[in-house]
Amino acid sequence: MIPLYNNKTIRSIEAEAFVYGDSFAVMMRAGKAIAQQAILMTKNDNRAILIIAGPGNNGGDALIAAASLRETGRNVRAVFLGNIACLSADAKKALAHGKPIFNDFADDDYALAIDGLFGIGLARPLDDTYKETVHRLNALSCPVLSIDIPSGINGDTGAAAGKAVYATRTITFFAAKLGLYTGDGAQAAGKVVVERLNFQGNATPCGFLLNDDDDLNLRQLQRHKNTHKGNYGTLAVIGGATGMVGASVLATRAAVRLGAGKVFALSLANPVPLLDWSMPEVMWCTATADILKTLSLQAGVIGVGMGTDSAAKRLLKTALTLPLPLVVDADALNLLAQHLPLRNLCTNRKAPLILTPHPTEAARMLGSDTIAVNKDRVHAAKTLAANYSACVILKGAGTVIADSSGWCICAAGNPGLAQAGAGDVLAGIIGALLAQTQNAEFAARAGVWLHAAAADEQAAQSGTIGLNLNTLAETAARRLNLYIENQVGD
Ligand SMILES: NC(=O)C1=CN([C@@H]2O[C@H](COP(=O)(O)OP(=O)(O)OC[C@H]3O[C@@H](n4cnc5c(N)ncnc54)[C@H](O)[C@@H]3O)[C@@H](O)[C@H]2O)[C@@H](O)CC1
Ligand SMILES: [K+]
Repeated sequence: MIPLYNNKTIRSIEAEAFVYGDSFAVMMRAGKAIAQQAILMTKNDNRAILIIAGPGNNGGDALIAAASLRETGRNVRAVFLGNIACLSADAKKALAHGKPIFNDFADDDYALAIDGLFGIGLARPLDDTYKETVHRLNALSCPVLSIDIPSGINGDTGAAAGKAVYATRTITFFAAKLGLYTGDGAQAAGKVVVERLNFQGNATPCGFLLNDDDDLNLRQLQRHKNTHKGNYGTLAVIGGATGMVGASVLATRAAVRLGAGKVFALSLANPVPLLDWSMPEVMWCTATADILKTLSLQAGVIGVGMGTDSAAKRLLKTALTLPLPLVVDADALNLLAQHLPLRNLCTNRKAPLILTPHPTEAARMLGSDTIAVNKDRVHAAKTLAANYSACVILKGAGTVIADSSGWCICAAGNPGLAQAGAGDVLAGIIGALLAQTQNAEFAARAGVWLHAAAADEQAAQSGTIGLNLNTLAETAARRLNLYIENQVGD
């Protein structure tokens, strides 16, 4: 896992670094590292490199990079957009290094554009002039290298301040900033390169980035010879009302693929489908509170295609009352948002509880709106985790997973998952992992990771548009099996 930092902790690392050396020397190192990255990105392309420097030290880094690139013989167009009188001492020195400097640029044919408008000092939404610059940068046909963080992205939240640069790559200093990995920032940053500038600070990270199979204890899912289906948990997927049976089909199939020992589909449809011919091992029956109480279950998924009528509400109440590890998704989350007594059942229960809202469901549960949730996704997930005493998965670009022990962001995933049904597959995958382990933190993190990494594998083969949800869980299972095989060896 990669430790993530907010602006405050990055500032404390910066302050520590300045104790060991003067701040302009650090800026020089940053500028040289940017120049090296620019050379890597442009290779033998000898067209000019456009460098846009803003009014703070982010701009100072950019101007040092301009000087460095000129030293290597590169043709550079350096543009400063700000008030010289307000520059820091370091940025003023950088300005002297970066000459010749212009105050505008042509929308030309560049090898690369370097974005040094704003870094972590962004303090307010961009005004019209800076917005226009960002718009022109984004319209260029060349790749864009952002310095520290794409201009316009809030380092603490990943939210864009009205408009933001969309970079091909971001070179970020000292440590990984959380705003590069979630919300608008996840898209705007492109590929992130962390440049430590020869300094390892002591600051405590505020969260973590899941970016590797090794970040999860997947090996615990390894199967042993002398076992049977009872060792892998019985899962009930509760939902699938008339017209929305497909949600239960997707979730139950995913749960079988990810190794749940037995899977029931408890459906509110009338009539209940007899069978899923493509996955006949799933047992379909009418969803009633009695059946839910009678089945000997290790985990439940509730809400997929469930609707919010009184029968659905009764089932949710029963499920929350049982000592059953539970994944609460979709309509069940809308019911939680509407009914305080159901929410109280969440906070009073002892069994593991995972909530999987997308931003609009999260907004309903928080009594706010989707824009407010996306303005600070980590905060929204942490607040919900505290309000519901649950492990909360806030879906979207850079899915956030929060519980009482902390939070992490999933680095994998792509917009191919932005389609109806992707959440049902995720709920099924997590349900299967919960049935096998009864560990909410593991099931949430591993489920989100495997689902997103499988989507990336599929997108690498056939692109993001029309990502095939029918094979997503199969891809996730193959990845899991390969990982375990490689870990275990011969
Ligand atoms: N000083 C150094 O040696 C180092 C500086 N670094 C760089 O310094 C950056 C942080 O520098 P700063 O604190 O100067 O911050 P920024 O460079 O992000 O800019 C802050 C300046 O912009 C102004 N500003 C903020 N929001 C604005 C808006 N919406 N419209 C117009 N003006 C706005 C502020 O008043 C301030 O003058 C980092 O992101 C990083 O790039 C790092 O590279 C580490 C080394
Ligand atoms: K920037």
